[in-house]
Order: sequence, then C-alpha cells, then structure tokens
Amino acid sequence: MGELWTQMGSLMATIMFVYAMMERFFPAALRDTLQIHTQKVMNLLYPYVQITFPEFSGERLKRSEAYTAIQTYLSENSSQLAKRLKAEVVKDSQNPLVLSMDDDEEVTDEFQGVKLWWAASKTASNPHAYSFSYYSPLDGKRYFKLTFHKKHRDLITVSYIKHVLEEGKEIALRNRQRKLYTNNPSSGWYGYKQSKWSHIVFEHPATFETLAMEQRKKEEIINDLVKFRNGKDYYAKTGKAWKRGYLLYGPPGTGKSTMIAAMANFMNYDVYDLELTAVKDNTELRKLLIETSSKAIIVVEDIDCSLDLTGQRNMRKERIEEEEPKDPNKKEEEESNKSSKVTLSGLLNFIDGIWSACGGERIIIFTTNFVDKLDPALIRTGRMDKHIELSYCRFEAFKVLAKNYLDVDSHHLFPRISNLLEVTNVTPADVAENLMPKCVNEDVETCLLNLIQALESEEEESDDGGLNEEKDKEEPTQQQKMKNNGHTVEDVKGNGFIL
Ligand SMILES: Nc1ncnc2c1ncn2[C@@H]1O[C@H](COP(=O)(O)OP(=O)(O)OP(=O)(O)O)[C@@H](O)[C@H]1O
Ligand SMILES: [Mg+2]
Repeated sequence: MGELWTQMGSLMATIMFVYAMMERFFPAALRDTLQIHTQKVMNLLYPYVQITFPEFSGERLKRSEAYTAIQTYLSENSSQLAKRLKAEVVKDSQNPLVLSMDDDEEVTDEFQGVKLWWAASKTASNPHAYSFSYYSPLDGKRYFKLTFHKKHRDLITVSYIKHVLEEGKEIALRNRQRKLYTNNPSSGWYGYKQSKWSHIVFEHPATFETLAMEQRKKEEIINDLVKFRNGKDYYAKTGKAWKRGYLLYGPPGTGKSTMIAAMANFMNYDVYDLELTAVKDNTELRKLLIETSSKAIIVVEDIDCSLDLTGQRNMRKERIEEEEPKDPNKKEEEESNKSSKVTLSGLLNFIDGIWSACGGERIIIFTTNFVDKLDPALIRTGRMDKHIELSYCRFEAFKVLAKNYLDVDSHHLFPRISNLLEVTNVTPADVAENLMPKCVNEDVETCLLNLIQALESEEEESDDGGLNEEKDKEEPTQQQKMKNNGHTVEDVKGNGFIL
C-alpha cells in the first residue's frame, strides 16, 4: 500500500512538472487540450475531489460571497497555521487588519473527523490577454481550492461547505462595526446618495452590568434575549417570523434609551432609530423596514407621540375638512405640508411579520412615558411580547450607579440613602447627576452627601406636595410637553389614538 502511494506520489510530481512545462512553453490552445487529457488520467488515479471557489464571479465580476465567507472562516480557524500570511484592511470591521493565508499556502481543517485541505491560489496570468475588466487579468484570478477524499463527498458538499459559509458569515457579523441608523426624510431618498437610512458607528458604552435596575428583572430580560437569540429553529418550526417586541415604559430619565443600548451591545445588533414622524405613509414605512439588516433592533421612541400625527387623527381632521369646505388653493398647500400618514394598522402589519420572508432576527422596541394611554391593539400580547417597566431609583439600582460613578460597593452613608430612596421618587438619571463629582477633588463621601441633600429636599417638596402631586398629575411637566411634540396629553387624547 505504502509503495503504491510512493509511486502515485512520483506520478503526481511528474504530472505537476509536465503542467509547469506546458504553461511555460506551449501555446494556450494546445496547452488546454493537453490539460484536458492529463486531467482525465489524473482522475483515474487520484482519489481526491477538488472544489474551487473563485474570488470574482458572474459577468460583472462581483466579489463572491462564498469566497469572502471562506476567507473569514479560514482567518479565524486555520490560517494562523499558514507560514505566509497576507494582511488586508477590511472595511466596517472592528479589527481593521485581517490576516489570511497568502497565495500558494495550504492549511488543513477537520470536520467530523474528516481531514481536508484548503489552498489559496492564483490562476496563471496571461500577459497577452486584453480585457476591459477592472480587475486586470495580469493579476491572475484568486481562488480557494478545497481538497478531500472522494469517499467523503456527500459529507463535505452537503454539510461541511454549508458549515463554512454560515460560520464565515457569522464571524464577519460578529467582528463588524455596529451602526446606529436614522431614517432620512423621503424627500432625500432620491437625491445624491439615494439612501433611506443615514448611519454613524454605534459606540454606546451601556451594558446590563452598568444598567441600574433590580438584578432579578435584569436577569429575566437577559434570559429572554438569550432564548430569542438561540431560537432560530423554534421560530422556523412554528412558522413565526424571528422577531421579538419589547415595550419599555416609565418616566423620563429611568433608562429606557440606556436599556436599548445595553440590549444592542449584548446582542451585537445594529440599531435603527425609526422616526415615524418623518415617514410619509405606510408604503414608505415598508420600504424603510425592508432595508434594515438582519440582527437589528428597530426602535420607535415615544410611540405615543410618534403616531399622534397619523391615522385616526388625520381621519378626524379630514372629516372636519369635509364638513367645512376650504379654499382649494389653501387645501392643496396644506396637503403638501401634511406630515406623516403612517397608520396604526400599517405599523401593526409590519410588526406582525410583513418581512417574515426576509429571514434574519429582529427586535422591535417601542418606548413610552404614558403606557396607560396606548392603544390596546398596539400592546396586546404577541405584538409586544414583553412589557418592561423602568421605574424610579430604589436602593438596588442605586448600588449599581454608585459602583459606576464612584466605584464603591458599600459605604456608611448607604443605609441613610436606602431609607431616603424608599420614600422619594427620583429617577436614576437624577441620582446619577448628583453622584457625579462636581470638581476634580470631590471624594466619595462628598458626592454621597450631595445626593442625600438632593434627596432630602425632594422629600420635603413631596411632603408639602400632597396637593402638588395632584396638580402634577393633571398638568404635564415641561419635559412631558416637549416629548409630546408640543401637544399636551389632552391634545393627544383629542386625536383618538391615545385613549
Ligand atoms: N437605569 C439606568 N441605569 C443607568 N443609567 C441610567 C439609568 N436611567 C438613566 N440613566 C442615566 O440617565 C441618562 C438618561 O437616561 P435615558 O436617556 O436612558 O432615559 P429615558 O428613560 O430614555 O428617558 P426619556 O423618556 O426622556 O427618553 C442616561 O444617559 C444615563 O446616564
Ligand atoms: Mg429615551
């Protein structure tokens, strides 16, 4: 057996030599014919199968996705074993420099106990060829060559290649630079860049660790996210779109936006901050959503205010207009100024899985300061799978903030603060503000005393404020008014969307 292999080895070496000679001395046409015949002989003797994956494919020479995925897979898995490596700058990646094996290098891989060989190669360049192609043939064409024993053909062609491509894409997604997208008004869609979304690099530092919230609640959310992330098969089996909806509610400054950032960091997702008031109608909404990537969190902040320009309110407005006919010129002008016509049903349709066909995992998050006033259709189970309340800062949440801002786990002033937090409704944002050192030399004790002072004065205010509290309930604060785009709660009620 060994002798046979030695003989085959020398036969192969001879064939390789003949190939090399052919490439040098024979004209291209003759060379091709000879190659076909030698290939036939080789196929009889050679027990291995080879598959090549060219870098560029198709008429327009687009970079092949498979090639890129294989390159990424090999970079992470076995390229380190190659002796000669190639360094490339990869766009939109967290590690700007990616090392992959250089041309004519070979590495081995193993799959379910089967050994395989990957080689990076380049076709011989033909200096006489002339092409209009941007990728000059003078450079030769790169490709990966996979070699394996023919008895494993099924395993490799069915399972292994699928595994490599999926893993390669997964690694690229993991290493990508995440983005924060915001939607452009549709008037800008057909302009110079024709882009529906603008983006910046997403680099928010928030994590679940730094999020001030009860530990039990935090863990519940993390478990829910993990279950969702690992639920690909479950969603496929049940025929549901792979999406999950969260409704975050609570007063301003309780950490709704911070939690979204923590979720995005935890899941390694992009964030699409959808400004519904800039979306003209449901068709535009659909176009925008279709352009979101997989592994994305789509956020509609202050949902109560985003839809108040729409749906039923517009219908109501139209009804009034019908009753009181207007100057046609004026009406036309108003028509063009009319902002969003996105309706509740348009939004709900998309939540219900309009893009189920697109695949990929998506999380949809709505935030609001006024959960009681939302339309029940919007928040019924199945649409928003989980309702998460972000509330005032209690002692457990305070301890997280003290650790974040002052790097302390305990202090003799903690019990006093704990008592005060039980009876005062302050937001984590206010606590954080008071914990921040006001000058360079301010020590932990002074910062905590500042907080105590603030809490005590808040407590005094609320003590004489039984009456004030009632008044507060009726009259929205300045902040709430701002959040309602200038409408007070009463105004919003008037539009019929908010109950
Ligand atoms: N639970 C929290 N944990 C950690 N930091 C918080 C928390 N809540 C608020 N903060 C701090 O307060 C700031 C404001 O919080 P954030 O913007 O998340 O509040 P919000 O609930 O989204 O408010 P709004 O309703 O006004 O949008 C954050 O930048 C963060 O520093
Ligand atoms: Mg917010």
